[in-house]
Amino acid sequence: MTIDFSLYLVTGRELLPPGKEYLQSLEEALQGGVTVVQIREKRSDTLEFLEIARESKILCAKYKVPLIINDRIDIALAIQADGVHLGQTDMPVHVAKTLLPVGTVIGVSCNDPDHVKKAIEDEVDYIGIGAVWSTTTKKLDSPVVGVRGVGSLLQALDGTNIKAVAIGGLNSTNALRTLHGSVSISGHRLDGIAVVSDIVASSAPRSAAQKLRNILDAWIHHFDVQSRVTQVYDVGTIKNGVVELMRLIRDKSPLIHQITNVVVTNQSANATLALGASPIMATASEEMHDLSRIPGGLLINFGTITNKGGMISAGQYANEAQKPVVFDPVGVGATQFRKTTASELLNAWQASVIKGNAGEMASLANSNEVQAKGVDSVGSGFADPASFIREIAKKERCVAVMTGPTDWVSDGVTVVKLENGNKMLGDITGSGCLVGTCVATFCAGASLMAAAPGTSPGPELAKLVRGNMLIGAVGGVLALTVAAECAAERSDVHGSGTFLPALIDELYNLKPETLLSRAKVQVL
Ligand SMILES: Cc1ncc(COP(=O)(O)OP(=O)(O)O)c(N)n1
Ligand SMILES: Cc1nc(C(=O)O)sc1CCOP(=O)(O)O
Repeated sequence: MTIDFSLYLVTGRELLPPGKEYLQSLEEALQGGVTVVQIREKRSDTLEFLEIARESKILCAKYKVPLIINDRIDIALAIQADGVHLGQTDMPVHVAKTLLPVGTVIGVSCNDPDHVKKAIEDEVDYIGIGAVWSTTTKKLDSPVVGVRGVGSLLQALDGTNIKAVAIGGLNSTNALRTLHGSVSISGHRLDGIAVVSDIVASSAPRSAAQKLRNILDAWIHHFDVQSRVTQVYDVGTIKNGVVELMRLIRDKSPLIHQITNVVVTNQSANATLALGASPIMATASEEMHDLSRIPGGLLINFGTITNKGGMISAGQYANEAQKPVVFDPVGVGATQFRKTTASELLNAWQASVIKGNAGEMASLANSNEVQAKGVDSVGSGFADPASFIREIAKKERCVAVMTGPTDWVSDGVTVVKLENGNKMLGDITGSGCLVGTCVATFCAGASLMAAAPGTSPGPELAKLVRGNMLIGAVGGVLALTVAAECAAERSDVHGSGTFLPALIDELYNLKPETLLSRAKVQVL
């Protein structure tokens, strides 16, 4: 039997809102676009479970939706269910197969690679990967997998016909983030999402299901189209795109919300102003929602981590508003706290761009090839930086920027090599942070450009960010590095103390012609 796993409802009668009758709720959910139903009865005795399963089956049949039974082979047999879902401590799959009619769909719960390996050996039909987010519906025995943990489990399914759904804490706010962020490096995507409370606890289950349905339809269509089309860039397109963004930023002055570290706050705000944009250095959680409604971009630089809650909510609201989120994991390799926080943040929201030096990017990728000392990278860098940056961009599902004597930018397909800059950038504090600010400013420009009247809206429901983040990221790097070259050549610059204000001046006075003539860009 072929099942459409895209919107998988797992029931939970204990979560029904007051006054909502179970079968009424189930029917409304089916009308809202649920494609498969699992009956999960953790508190009922056998007779009650059997009765509920029978009634549910009749309703599901009316909507031609398959029915799966959680845990209980006997109930599945009794009502001739389409399938069973088994946990790691339930009846082993090979035993269940001897009891169930041939063709009965079998799904198992997985939250680590060994579970997936065993599911493949057992030739199951689908796996439920969870818990992806925290949930109050069930007491969890294992830590949450997190969106970024799903991809490697999906990749293990490459070459099989086994389907996969994500479960645990899924709702209409995080569904898109989950679908997008969980795609494996090999391009394996989820087949669907499994949901309990977002539908069952709703007093309007039809519209709760419909909301999820719309997100799924838009995203699956967008993903399938995207995976067939790969945008090819040339140097001219990139340089012209950057210059267009430069002009637009000066014209529209987007708001660049920066949660950044105490060392660089002032110079970051000045660099933003010099580019023609408008900085706001707000950190309180309470103001994140309001700020997300203003067109522009968000920079999260965790050089001094003081308000993790603010960083989490700012990124989540920005994803919702389809605004760029630029993440600068300053010194991420320096402490375990930073590593854990980076992982928490990257699971909480989808970064549009991640920017770091070689040591920081190595740490994010769990690579030992490059070491870090505090916030600085040490050694000669990666043997093959182009492949490294392409892979990390693919893995994190965003644009990746690696700064250093040569800067690298990739969207996971195209790799751009940039060779501007001056060694004096290494003599001032926070030059990397300034790159982050410039990247956020140019990405905000790209976002505004995509929202401009006359530009095609495209499948907007399927996107966590609007605009061309690759060109935005290249623009930010070029603006700062070309300005640094101009500043270093000035006769009034005598050392790092005079270099910094000169750098801000050169950003302020940077002309498109200067950028175009100086930019050393290669597309690999
Ligand atoms: C689709 C899906 N995935 C995972 C589970 C969890 O099942 P299990 O591990 O058996 O835990 P309980 O549901 O029995 O608490 C599921 N039910 N559905
Ligand atoms: C039934 C179940 N299984 C999980 C797992 O991790 O295997 S999480 C979960 C509960 C999911 O409920 P909600 O959508 O309300 O968060």
